Amino acid sequence: MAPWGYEKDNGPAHWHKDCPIANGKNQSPIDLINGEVKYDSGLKPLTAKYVPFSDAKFLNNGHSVQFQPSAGNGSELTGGPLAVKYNFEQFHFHWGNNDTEGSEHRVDGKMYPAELHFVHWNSTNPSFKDAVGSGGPNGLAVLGFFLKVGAENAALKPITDLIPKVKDAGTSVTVPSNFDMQAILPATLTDYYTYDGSLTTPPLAECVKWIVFKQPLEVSAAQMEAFRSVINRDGKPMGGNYRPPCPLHDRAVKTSFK
Ligand SMILES: CCCCCOc1ccc(S(N)(=O)=O)cc1
Ligand SMILES: [Zn+2]
Repeated sequence: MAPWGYEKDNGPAHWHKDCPIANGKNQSPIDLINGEVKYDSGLKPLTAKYVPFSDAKFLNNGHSVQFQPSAGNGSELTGGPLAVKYNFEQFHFHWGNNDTEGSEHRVDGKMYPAELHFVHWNSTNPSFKDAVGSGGPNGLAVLGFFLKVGAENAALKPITDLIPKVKDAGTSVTVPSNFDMQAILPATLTDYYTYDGSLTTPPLAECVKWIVFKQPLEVSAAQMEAFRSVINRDGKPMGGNYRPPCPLHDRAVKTSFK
């Protein structure tokens, strides 16, 4: 099979051939249906401590654009539904070719124009790859933020300004060391949905504690257009790099908010 992608001949409907877990019972993304979620008063706020990076790359890997510091940079996530400390690995985006589509998770069936994923791995593992293969839903913790079109996002501007430099698949640039990743996050990481799920791209491992924030982040129309200029491995616009929602089966979605 051609390498996986989001086109007719290699998109999500094909992925089960190489990754049979695609039809598993703990797959992501899902549609977050407010009438079916359950408030959990035990869910505390999350704490993300992101330290400045000495050498980080921003890259086009053919199916997303991704910010990736060198391993072991000391940025950590704790709290919320997490029992232990998780190390930051990378963040990346999923988006559409117009403002009516693009996010992976949905809220009562509504899609946002894009979704930002901050990927972290359980620090009781020796590496990210080991955490992916560790079995069970505590290998990774991924923070999901919906993006909607509005005011310019000053914290993401250093990243969206780099997009023209990684227009083609397989390209990367060094990110200026004064980039402040912490500034992307809302001041308090409070209102979120959380559930046990999977990677939303192959290998689709069911190793993720998903934490999806209720409050979208805003980006300007120009910042959205920057994403839509990115080209994938087949030389086509990368927009549409989102997996449709998967069945919930007998999973519960908990919320930290009423
Ligand atoms: C063992 C190598 C795994 C490489 C793939 O890693 C991923 C894939 C998807 C996501 S996502 N869209 O679910 O946040 C996060 C990380
Ligand atoms: Zn993702």
